[in-house]
Amino acid sequence: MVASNAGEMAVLSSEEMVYNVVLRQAALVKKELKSRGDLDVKPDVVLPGTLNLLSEAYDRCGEVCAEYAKTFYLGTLLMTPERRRAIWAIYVWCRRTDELVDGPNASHITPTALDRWEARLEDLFQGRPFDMMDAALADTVGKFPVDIQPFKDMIEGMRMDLRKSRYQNFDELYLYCYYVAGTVGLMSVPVMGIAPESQASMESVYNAALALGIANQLTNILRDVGEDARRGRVYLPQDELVLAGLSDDDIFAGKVTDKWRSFMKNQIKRARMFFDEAEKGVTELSAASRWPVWASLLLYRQILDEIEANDYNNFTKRAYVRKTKKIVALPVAYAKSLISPTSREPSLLEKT
Ligand SMILES: CC(C)=CCC/C(C)=C/CC/C(C)=C/CC/C(C)=C/[C@@H]1[C@@H](COP(=O)(O)OP(=O)(O)O)[C@]1(C)CC/C=C(\C)CC/C=C(\C)CCC=C(C)C
Ligand SMILES: Nc1ncnc2c1ncn2[C@@H]1O[C@H](COP(=O)(O)OP(=O)(O)OP(=O)(O)O)[C@@H](O)[C@H]1O
Ligand SMILES: [Mn+2]
Repeated sequence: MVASNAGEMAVLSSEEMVYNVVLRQAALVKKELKSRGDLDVKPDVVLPGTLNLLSEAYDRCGEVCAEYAKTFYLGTLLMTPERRRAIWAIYVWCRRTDELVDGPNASHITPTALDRWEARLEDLFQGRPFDMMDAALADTVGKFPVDIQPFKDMIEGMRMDLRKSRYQNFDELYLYCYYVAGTVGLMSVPVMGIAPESQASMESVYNAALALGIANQLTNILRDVGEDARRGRVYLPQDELVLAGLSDDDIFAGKVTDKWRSFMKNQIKRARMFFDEAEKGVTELSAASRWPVWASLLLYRQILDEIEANDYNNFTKRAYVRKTKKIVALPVAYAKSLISPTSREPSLLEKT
C-alpha cells in the first residue's frame, strides 16, 4: 500500500498518498547522488561465466519489447546501451505483471498468485532472481537507484482490478491509474536519467513522470470504454456519470448521445491536463531519453484526438493513430527532444 498505516489512509487523498511515493523515489536518487557523486552506471558485478547469460536475458527482454511495442522499441534504440536494456527489463516485468490479470490465463489468477509474484519481486530486489527475465531486472535495480515501492504498487493495482469493477469518484480512479501506470513513470526516470544541466527539482521531474503515466492510463480507459464494458467493467467515475445524467446502463447500451458527448469532452479535457503537466518535465530528462518519451507522449495523446474524430463513439470504434500520423510524430518528437534545459525559456518548474 502507498500509505504506511491505516490512520494515514483515512486522512490522505489518493494524490497525497501517491506524492509520498514520489518523495521516497526522489530521496533515494538524491542519496545515491550524494554517496556516488554521480549516477554513472555501476560496472557489471556478475559471477564468473554468467555474463553471457545476463546479456542473453537482456536481449530476450529486448525481443519481447520489440514484439509488443514496436514504436516504443525503436525509441529505446536511441538510449545508451545500459539504459536501453534496463528499460527493456522494466518493460518486460510490467508487461508480465499486466498479463497476469489481462492475459490468456487471467481467469485463473487469484490474490495468492499475486502474492507469489510479489514475493518473487522481493527476492529479485535482494539479488535472488527466479528466472532469466527476473535476473535482467535484478541486475537493473542493482545498477540504478530504482525503489521497490512502485513495483509493489503496480501489483497492488492488479489486486484492485481483481476485486473492483467500479470507481466511485476520480480520487479512486486516480489511485488505480497511479498503481497501473503512474508507477511506470517512477520506475523509468531513475534509468532514463535527468539532464545534468537541469535546474528543476527532483520531485518536480518525478511528478511529471507520474502525470504521464496517469495521462496514458486515462487515455487507455477512454479508448477502451466499450471493450471494458463487455467485460463488465466501468472505470469512469460513477459520481461524474450521475452528474452528467448517465448510468452504467447507458454504457452497456453503448449509444452515443449528446449527454455522452458532453461527458466525454470533460474526460478528455482532464486527460489532456495530465499530458500538459507531463510535458513540463520531459525537457529535464537526459538528452537521449527525451526522444522516446516525447514520441510516447505525442502518440498516446493523439488517441484523444481520434476519439473526438470518431464523434465520441468509444463503444464500438477503437480509436487509434494511423501509421502515417505515427511516422509524422517521430520527427516532431525528435525536434522537441533537441530542446535541452538550458536552451529554452525557464519552465514553470523552475519558477515555482
Ligand atoms: C520511454 C518510455 C515510454 C518508457 C516506459 C517503458 C515502460 C517500462 C513501459 C511499461 C508499460 C507497461 C507494459 C505497463 C503495464 C501496465 C499497462 C499495460 C499500462 C498501460 C500502458 C499502455 O499500454 P497499451 O496501449 O499496450 O495498453 P493495452 O494493454 O494494450 O490496453 C499504459 C497506458 C501505461 C503506460 C505508462 C507509461 C509508458 C509511463 C510513461 C512515463 C514515463 C516513461 C516517464 C517520463 C518522464 C517524464 C519526466 C515525463
Ligand atoms: N513511440 C513510442 N515511444 C515510447 N513509448 C511508446 C511509443 N509508442 C508506444 N509506446 C508505449 O509502449 C507501450 C505499448 O504501446 P502500444 O501497444 O500502444 O503501441 P505499439 O505497440 O508501439 O504500436 P505499434 O506496434 O503499432 O508501433 C505503451 O506503454 C506506450 O505508452
Ligand atoms: Mn498495446
